Amino acid sequence: MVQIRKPVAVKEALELLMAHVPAPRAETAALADSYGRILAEPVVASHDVPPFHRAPYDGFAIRSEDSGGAGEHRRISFRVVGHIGAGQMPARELGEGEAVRIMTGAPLPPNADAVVMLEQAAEDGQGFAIRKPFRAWENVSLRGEDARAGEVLVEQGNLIHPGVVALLATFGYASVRVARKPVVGLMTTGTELLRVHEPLAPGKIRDSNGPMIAAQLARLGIPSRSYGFVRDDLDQAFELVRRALRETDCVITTGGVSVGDYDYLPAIYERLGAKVLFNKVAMRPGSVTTVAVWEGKFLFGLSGNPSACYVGFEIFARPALLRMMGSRKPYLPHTQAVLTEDFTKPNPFTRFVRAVYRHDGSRPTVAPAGFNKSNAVSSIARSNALMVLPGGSRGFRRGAIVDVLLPGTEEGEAEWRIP
Ligand SMILES: Nc1nc2c(c(=O)[nH]1)N[C@H]1C(S)=C(S)[C@@H](COP(=O)(O)OP(=O)(O)OC[C@H]3O[C@@H](n4cnc5c(N)ncnc54)[C@H](O)[C@@H]3O)O[C@H]1N2
Ligand code: MOO
Ligand SMILES: [Mg+2]
Repeated sequence: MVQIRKPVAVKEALELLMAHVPAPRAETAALADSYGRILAEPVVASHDVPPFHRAPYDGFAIRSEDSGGAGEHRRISFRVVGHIGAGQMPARELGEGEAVRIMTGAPLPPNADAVVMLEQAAEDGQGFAIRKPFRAWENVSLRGEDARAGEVLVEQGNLIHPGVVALLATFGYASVRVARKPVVGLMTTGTELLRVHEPLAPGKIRDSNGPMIAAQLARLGIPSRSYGFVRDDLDQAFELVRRALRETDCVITTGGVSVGDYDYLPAIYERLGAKVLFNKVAMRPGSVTTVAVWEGKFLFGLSGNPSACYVGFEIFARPALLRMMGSRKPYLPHTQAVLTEDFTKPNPFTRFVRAVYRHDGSRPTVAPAGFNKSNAVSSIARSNALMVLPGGSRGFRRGAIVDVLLPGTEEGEAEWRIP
């Protein structure tokens, strides 16, 4: 008799999983290699930004007090006594009625407090005249207006995206402490599997899960170490899993986790003495997703069915791996959208439907991405989102507001959509 597994709710399974995540480890990365990594230290302003009062326009630096009373019919003239380009320092303070020609980014003379844009100055041989008064600090980029020395600008645990790279460079971080990336061992199981270059043969299919998971890992910036695939043979599969566990920080397998005669992963966990956190989740697809822990390392037993495998990775492996790197935001980006089709078949389990999310008109919408069974591979390719339908006895009607998860943000639009 097959053992009946008790399903745990997705949230409960996630809590159990996240409670077992090992502490992150840090290493140093050169700034040029830091893009896409997770910060293991906060970015702290080592000086004010800008570090000095500077001109935000090409023009003339003046003392605002000298401009009082200027008007269309009462022009005030200034003598130009110097010239400062970006990177140069002002030679001296300004006297009454004096100005220096100044370029964008150049430091203001010590007692200057306003900048007249070139377009606002009526130039003559000696200098220029203005037609309006300037307030103190008008057209000045103030020291520290962007960031103050000592300020924590980005907390550790955040992703280093191009904006963070700019900030690191601003403060002279030639290198930065980042989370060490876990080494993830990847193997697929199944006697039916063929390599990608092999011709189709009776009863066989090509391994799509291996390359797919490697790509899902790559989307998180995590390289994978492929152990290829093994036939459904307990001893062989056990040896390979054990070797992978010794050589990596975490092992992902696909297939062989259900209750079939050739589903050997449960026996492998037992032989290893691994602690199984859960082996049935109240979700569809991916209900067979199993997570075990061996000597502090995770074993993700993802389903062999491609859609279930994909969803199991995104819902469980993704947040665990990101948290292993100290990420503050390990869960999938979440939003809500209007369902544009009826989805009437009720299901007791939470469904993660591969879906197309759009934000065309006034409201974001979502619709299933076609053939949506757990063995589907085509709908994964068509989807850019996972639509979440809570379990229960009811179906969902067109017009309902549903939760949407967005696994990838790198995908662009097919055309420029702005008039
Ligand atoms: N009696 C029961 N049968 C099944 C149950 C159950 O609860 N009771 N669960 C079903 C569900 S749900 C799923 S999902 C699958 C999970 O199966 P396994 O994880 O054990 O995976 P396999 O049996 O090895 O393969 C399932 C399916 O996926 C194909 N596959 C496997 N590996 C790959 C790969 N690398 N690339 C592409 N496709 C792959 C494989 O050929 C099978 O068709 O079990 C149900 N059964
Ligand atoms: O694990 Mo299965 O995918 O629920 O269909
Ligand atoms: Mg099976």
